[in-house]
Amino acid sequence: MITIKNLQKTYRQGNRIVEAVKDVNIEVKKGEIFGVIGFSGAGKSTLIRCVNLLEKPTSGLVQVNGLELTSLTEPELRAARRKIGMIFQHFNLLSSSTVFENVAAPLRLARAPKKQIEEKVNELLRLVGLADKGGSYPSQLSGGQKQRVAIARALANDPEILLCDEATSALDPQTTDSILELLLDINRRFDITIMLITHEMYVIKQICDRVAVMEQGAVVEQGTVLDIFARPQTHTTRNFIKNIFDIHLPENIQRKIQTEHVNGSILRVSFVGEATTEPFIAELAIRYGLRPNVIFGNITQIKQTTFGSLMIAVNGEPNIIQQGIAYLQQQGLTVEVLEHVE
Ligand SMILES: Nc1ncnc2c1ncn2[C@@H]1O[C@H](COP(=O)(O)OP(=O)(O)OP(=O)(O)O)[C@@H](O)[C@H]1O
Repeated sequence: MITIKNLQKTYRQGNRIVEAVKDVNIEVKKGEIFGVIGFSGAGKSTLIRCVNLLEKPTSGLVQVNGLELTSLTEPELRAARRKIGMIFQHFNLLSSSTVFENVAAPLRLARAPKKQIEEKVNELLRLVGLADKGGSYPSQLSGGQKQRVAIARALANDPEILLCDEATSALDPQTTDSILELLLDINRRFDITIMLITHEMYVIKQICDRVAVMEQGAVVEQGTVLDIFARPQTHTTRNFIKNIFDIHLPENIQRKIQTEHVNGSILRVSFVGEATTEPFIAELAIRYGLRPNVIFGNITQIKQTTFGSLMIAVNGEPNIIQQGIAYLQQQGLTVEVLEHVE
């Protein structure tokens, strides 16, 4: 659906060259919600703006639905862009136009007949829950309502792709949730592919299927959201996850373990959905005599799937602990040895 290949974007700032996007490769599949996360300056905005050529890549390829955007003429690009909607952090509405006119603008540009415009705009306003606001001006709306107008406008030409540039960053947590629900609903109802950028792992966890983590212009890690939570590979990813789901051993527990001279290992056992129906903690004790002790646990929803993580101290000989770990893995659990204590 969206193929980004060896994408580079460099800017010149005086006599300094800024490599905003460095050799990025991403494939977004039809109907999925793909998130790009990174700290400020990581290159996310530049990357997403290259997808509809609001920014022209320095080199590399951007293909949408098999069309190579970088090779299109201006009129061809305009036509291709109609199939790519976009929403922004600060909504970018026309303040002097009514809500109705804001949503109608792309249809007027596409020279749609008046009656069709009226029907389409009303249908879109109903979809985003603003059927009664057509005559209002943006200044009379809350931030969440403004973003709903922007979403309706982005859908006016029935796009196949929706690009979201920090769409919830200016909103409070409750409004963020309602906008994320709306995006998920649109994705499911119309099978629209969504690519979004954010600096919040919460947004990724709520609605994304897959994610790429960016740092200094490069993608340092990408995969399914569940995999990234279960097995984060980089320090940056761990830091993002930590904000909403603590995967580290809390310091007080760490001190306790060190002073109590546990003889064994601290394991982090992660599970997705109903990974196992076995009472695996009891089995560690009965089968292997490992005397497991649950020291910390955490459970969260990732999109519609439960994701959990338990930290368990097990006492025993290293080879028996290894057998216990193999047993847990056979149950479909992910096991990470956080610490060996002797
Ligand atoms: N038009 C431009 N001219 C020069 N440098 C730019 C331009 N746009 C972006 N940059 C630089 O490119 C780098 C990446 O910026 P970008 O805005 O893509 O990052 P970001 O991850 O979206 O960060 P933020 O969330 O703060 O917008 C930064 O170092 C930025 O200063």
